[in-house]
Amino acid sequence: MPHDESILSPAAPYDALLLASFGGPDGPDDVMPFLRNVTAGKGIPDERLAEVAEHYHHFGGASPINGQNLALQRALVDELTRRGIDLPVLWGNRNWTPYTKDALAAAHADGHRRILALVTSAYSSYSGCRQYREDFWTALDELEDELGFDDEEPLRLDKLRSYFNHPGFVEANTDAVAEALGKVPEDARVVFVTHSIPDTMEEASAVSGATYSAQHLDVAASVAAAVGERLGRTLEWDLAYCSRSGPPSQPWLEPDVNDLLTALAGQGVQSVVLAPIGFISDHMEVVYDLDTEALETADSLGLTAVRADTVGTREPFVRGLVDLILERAAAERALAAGETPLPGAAVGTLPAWHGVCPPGCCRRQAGVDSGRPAACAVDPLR
Ligand SMILES: CC1=C(CCC(=O)O)c2cc3nc(cc4[nH]c(cc5[nH]c(cc1n2)c(C)c5CCC(=O)O)c(CCC(=O)O)c4C)C(CCC(=O)O)=C3C
Ligand SMILES: [Fe+2]
Repeated sequence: MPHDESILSPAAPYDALLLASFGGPDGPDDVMPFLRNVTAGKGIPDERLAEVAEHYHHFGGASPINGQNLALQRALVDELTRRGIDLPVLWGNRNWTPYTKDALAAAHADGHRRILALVTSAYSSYSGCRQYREDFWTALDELEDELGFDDEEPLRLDKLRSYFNHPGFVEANTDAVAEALGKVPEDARVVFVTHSIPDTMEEASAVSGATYSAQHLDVAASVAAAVGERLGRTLEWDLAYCSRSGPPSQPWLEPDVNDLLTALAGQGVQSVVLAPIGFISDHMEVVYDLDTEALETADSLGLTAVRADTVGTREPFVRGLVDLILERAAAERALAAGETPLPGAAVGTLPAWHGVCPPGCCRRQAGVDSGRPAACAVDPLR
């Protein structure tokens, strides 16, 4: 009998996974070139850039994000191996080496043709969805020119759905918040934190179903309910934002975490847990904007504050990611067979997110074409 791998692998039709991330500097000399990559054409004021460069230099000029992605890559390989799934895991970034395009070129050279991308942003917005997909498109387009893809078997890239409401992500955050609450007095308030985005980007994220902030509120409610059940009490919580950039004239999502801490202290709150549900690892936004700035703010207000872990390589998170890979693979096989895929796993009030982006999904600004096609979409031009 002929050996047919597509029947044997639960990850089929995929033959490789691409861990797609933001990237960060590896040393002081990388900081400014990295920041120029990130902010090209974004209208970020020079003063803000200089300030952010200082955050990196405060930590020796290297971002922790690259080491964290390597750890996640290893954890994914371990979990796949444990389950007997043969799926190589590649790693590529948008803004620093190793770049996505180089990872895809290496995958192509190794004979991979159907790649599934796992983006290190859990939520859906321009920053966490379309911006990655635009860069995927550019990388694939350049590679096609350079390598001349075989028309019979072009390199095809799909993107795993936004996984903010996947049970594994919620469970890992629940564990982390419950652990952090064990370190502070019983009446501590939970402040969930995520990256701020411009109001215009928030509005544009609505096209995908629920806005970026609504996605976070749903996760926060799920986590607070699960932790409350575990500890046998009702939690009081808020959602706050960090890492605002852009000109002061441009409105971004609020309240800023520092302002919220000030307000809470004014209301007599004495202790808080900062729960960074918007980030999957302890990268610069977490170690600087939360551990350095926000914890200092709390200290100056006399608040007892503890920062909960990000999901990192926690077992429920990594297990959930592998479940998601298999869910998507099964859905692709069903579609190819003319069948209807099973609905994806999700907790909270929102449905499982789409795996293929609908027209208009996650634009920087609603109704405004960025002028760049985006991969992993129903229509790359919309
Ligand atoms: C929603 C969101 C996430 C969370 C989802 C996710 O995790 O992906 C995120 C993650 C990250 N953001 C990061 C770094 C930066 N983000 C910047 C700028 C911006 N981020 C934005 C949004 C987001 N960003 C936006 C709307 C801008 C303004 C420019 C624009 O409109 O696009 C700038 C420019 C300087 C500044 O203005 O701060 C830097 C240096 C790093 C790497 C950290 C490290 O090195 O450890 C990570 C993981
Ligand atoms: Fe999208």
